[in-house]
Amino acid sequence: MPEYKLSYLPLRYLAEPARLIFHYAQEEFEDEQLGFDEWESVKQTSPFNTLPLLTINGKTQIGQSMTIFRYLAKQFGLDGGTDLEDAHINCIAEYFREMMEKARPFVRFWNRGIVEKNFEQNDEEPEFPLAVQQLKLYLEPAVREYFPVIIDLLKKSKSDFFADSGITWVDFFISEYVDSLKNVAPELAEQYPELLEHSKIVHSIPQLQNYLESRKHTDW
Ligand SMILES: N[C@@H](CCC(=O)N[C@@H](CS)C(=O)NCC(=O)O)C(=O)O
Repeated sequence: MPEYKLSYLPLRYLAEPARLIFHYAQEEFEDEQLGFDEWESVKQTSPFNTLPLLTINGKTQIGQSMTIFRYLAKQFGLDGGTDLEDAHINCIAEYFREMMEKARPFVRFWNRGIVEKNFEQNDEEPEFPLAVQQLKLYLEPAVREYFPVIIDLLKKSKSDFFADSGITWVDFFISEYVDSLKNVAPELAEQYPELLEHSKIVHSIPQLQNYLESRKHTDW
């Protein structure tokens, strides 16, 4: 059995789909969540100076989140039933990631208090007018442009998930983001009931329950 270590921050954002894949597949892994000082030093050793980072058997490193998800999905049978289905879910994932990048200045803004406080939970609400401004500038237009297309794709699937054959890593990827949207912009999230329902279905998978009940709440 390979030894896996997933290094990230005490957030869900770019690491949570990998954590969910591990828990779904019931595979052991080290869930390394780094504080600010450790993060700075680990960054220097990671191939792209970024996190998340997956280390396999203490030496091989995969340093891009989407590649980590795809790699793990392949190992644990969450990459679709056929090569064509794999291509289909990858298109959906790339499209969704495009949206995430457009919305990212808002995510950075939302998490900045946590980063300044060395990753301790930020109990203060972000200053309201600024938060609304960032939401209107980045998150909301991205969601409004991309979510309808994502919903159409979900509706065309023959299963409750994005692939006709059933659950794949892309369901973890998208449902986690939708869950975060519910935390930071509930009124916006409510306008996309199909994705809320999808997220609910993914988060009710039995293999995930122990983890979901015990994980610490973070907005992202
Ligand atoms: N394309 C990369 C982006 C990773 C990324 O930007 N990670 C952030 C943390 S969420 C980071 O490490 N930023 C470097 C920094 O802040 O110095 C991926 O998907 O893994």
